[in-house]
Amino acid sequence: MTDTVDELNQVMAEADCLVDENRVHSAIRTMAADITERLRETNPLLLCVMNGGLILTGQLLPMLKFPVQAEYLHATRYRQETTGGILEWKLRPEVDMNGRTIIIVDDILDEGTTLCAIADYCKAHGAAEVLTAVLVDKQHDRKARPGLKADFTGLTVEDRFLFGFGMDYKGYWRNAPGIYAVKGL
Ligand SMILES: O=P(O)(O)OC[C@H]1O[C@H](OP(=O)(O)OP(=O)(O)O)[C@H](O)[C@@H]1O
Ligand SMILES: Nc1nc2[nH]cnc2c(=O)[nH]1
Repeated sequence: MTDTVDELNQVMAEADCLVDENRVHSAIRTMAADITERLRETNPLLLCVMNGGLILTGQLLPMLKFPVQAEYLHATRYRQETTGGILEWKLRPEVDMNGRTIIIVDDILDEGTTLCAIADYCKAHGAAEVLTAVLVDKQHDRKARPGLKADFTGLTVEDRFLFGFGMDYKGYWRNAPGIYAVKGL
């Protein structure tokens, strides 16, 4: 256990801070204003993608100036790794989506496999409209569909392995108060 904590402290000490806390908060405020303008009349259902979407959802929700129904789901494909595999649904949303406007909230759109699968699930369960919101869009040409973008994006970040603000390193450091890149990754 001490070894684990030492390694995790070392990872943070050596990491590059790509976006500091102030810039992250400012990006979330802008997202909240954009989402409010777009969705305030639609009675949307917000779906937080656990675990990574937890922090963004928690910060975004109090900034949305209209009634929001918030639920969650859990889908994962990276587990403790730095590359993604098959998407595993750990908890599917049970809420009725029929005819609803859905906004899916997650920490990162990397290849986009996760968000596409969740959006497809919502459409297959009767959602009238599915929108997506992510704190970070990672810049590279490996997207699940060419040109794939979220409807609301906080920040665009270089192609490194990231942690902080919901994103984990081996299950830890989701609490890091900024967007960090692991040394060498
Ligand atoms: O765009 P993609 O390449 O599909 O990757 C993005 C997904 O990866 C992370 O989840 P992860 O699988 O690590 O699960 P977690 O949220 O529980 O950490 C992140 O929270 C996104 O949901
Ligand atoms: N923690 C973390 N999870 C991810 N899921 C997809 N890309 C990333 C990333 O860069 N960091």
